[in-house]
Amino acid sequence: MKDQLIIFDTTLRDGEQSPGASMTRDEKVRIAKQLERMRVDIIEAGFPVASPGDFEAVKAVAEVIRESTVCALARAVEKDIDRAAEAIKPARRARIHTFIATSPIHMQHKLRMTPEQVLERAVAMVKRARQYTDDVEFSAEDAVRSEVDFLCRIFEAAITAGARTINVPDTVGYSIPHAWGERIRTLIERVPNADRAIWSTHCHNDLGLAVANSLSAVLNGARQVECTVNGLGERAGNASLEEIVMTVRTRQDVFPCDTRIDATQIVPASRLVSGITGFPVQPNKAIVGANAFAHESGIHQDGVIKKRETYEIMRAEDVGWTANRMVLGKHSGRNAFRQRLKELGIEFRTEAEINSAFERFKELADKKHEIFDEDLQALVTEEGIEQENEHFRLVSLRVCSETGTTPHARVVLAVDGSERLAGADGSGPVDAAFKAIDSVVNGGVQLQLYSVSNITSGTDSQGEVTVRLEKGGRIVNGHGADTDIVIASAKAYLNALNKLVEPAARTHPQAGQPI
Ligand SMILES: CC(=O)SCCNC(=O)CCNC(=O)[C@H](O)C(C)(C)COP(=O)(O)OP(=O)(O)OC[C@H]1O[C@@H](n2cnc3c(N)ncnc32)[C@H](O)[C@@H]1OP(=O)(O)O
Ligand SMILES: CC(C)C(=O)C(=O)O
Ligand SMILES: [Mg+2]
Repeated sequence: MKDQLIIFDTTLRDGEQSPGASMTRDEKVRIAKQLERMRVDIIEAGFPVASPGDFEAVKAVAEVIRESTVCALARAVEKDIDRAAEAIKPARRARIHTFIATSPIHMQHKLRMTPEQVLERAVAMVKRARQYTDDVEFSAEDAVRSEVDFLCRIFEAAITAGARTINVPDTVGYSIPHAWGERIRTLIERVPNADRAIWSTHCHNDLGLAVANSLSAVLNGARQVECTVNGLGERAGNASLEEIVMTVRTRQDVFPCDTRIDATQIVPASRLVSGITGFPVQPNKAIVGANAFAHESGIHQDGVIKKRETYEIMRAEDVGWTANRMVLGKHSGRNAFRQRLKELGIEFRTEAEINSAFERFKELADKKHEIFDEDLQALVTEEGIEQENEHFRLVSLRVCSETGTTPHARVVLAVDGSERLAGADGSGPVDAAFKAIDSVVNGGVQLQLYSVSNITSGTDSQGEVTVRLEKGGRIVNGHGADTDIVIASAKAYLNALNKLVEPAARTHPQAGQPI
């Protein structure tokens, strides 16, 4: 019988640390439900001390998740542990994850603590966390640049103090696979009470090696991997959940363990996270990229027609790509709509929400011949966006753009109930539309990123636009989708502006000041 490899998903915590990826409480709950559907073992829902919004989000996740363990992060600080404990109180299975840095550079320059003080603090905080739950995880931040002797001492002490999981992070993505595997093996061999804990790894992708390093750790004794959907996370991201899960599953000849993950939920999870955060998935991304199972060249197509396995090591449907992707159109009814959403793992709380989404679906079906799953995902994300906050709403937009003339936009916005009209010229239709909106909103924002991608193929496809705005150090992402990309752009811009207006609902600590 093979060991279980525990999947610890930190999309809602480390993933949220990507600039612009902050999520609302409801968005976190939607993602958490999808993670549970995917049978993730542990969901790290957030860092409750970071902000009241994140506390509420972790609590809301703890209230609804029944099968997965819900975990909250805490520094090795009393108030962090107490806040984490309070947030996860409603959970059926609750974990506190406490951490402190152990590398000389972090201890000396960041914490300004001696190694002895760090060790003492770690022990005291693990003990404090154990007063709230039996399930306590301890991480040595920047373990990659820590001295092995010190790591052995602090891990032994943390286990004695009650930590059940010992996490070894490559916080800065510095390691390489053989060295990381060796480090895990050395720690497990040298820590005297190592057998009383599950060994875990948490790798960052600064050199593009997060998955390779995590898998090397697994081959050397780690039985928990910390990862995120689409590899989202601080800087270059974390190890990608889908790549870890599918490598271990596909190479059962090599790995002495397997996960409990329902891999058919991987693509829906990827789409949901991408839709909510606005971080598009690159087409050639393993497992979840649009081209991951596409064959273009003749020799490959010929091979696949004769025997699929000639060029495919996994089956697309096993990771959630659906074979029959076009299911709905303008003649479809409410039941088919509801059924397809259910299959995609999208749930509505009330009949009113379904009705409103159905109305939008019909509007879209009038403009667009075929409605694909991706359109439905975008539609539901938009639905959530509109219900969340609508300080500024697009009433109408008219843009004139002609060869040899300066594009001009005329916009009507509803601002807190009353309509405001403005016009502006721009270097292109999108620029003109944003300038017209700016003249109403007067937000003083900096545009940091503007990206358009087509949701499906074809010229009648919806364009999905992501806009990243910065104001006073705060960064937010806005999303919009429409068959007209200028309208999609205006919607995305307004979505971002609305996020800046209504900070309380955001979970990210930087979400504080009004626009
Ligand atoms: C590797 C990781 O991913 S770690 C997680 C990173 N995530 C985040 O930081 C997001 C959430 N963070 C926040 O909201 C804030 O940083 C808070 C609420 C945690 C702390 O805010 P502030 O009290 O204003 O402190 P600030 O962020 O400026 O500095 C961090 C402080 O925590 C200390 N600290 C950092 N890590 C730890 C730790 N693991 N255990 C104990 N203390 C720590 C630092 O030394 C510093 O202490 P100082 O104020 O005495 O100099
Ligand atoms: C909190 C810890 C585990 C972390 O995110 C890191 O070290 O990267
Ligand atoms: Mg991390």
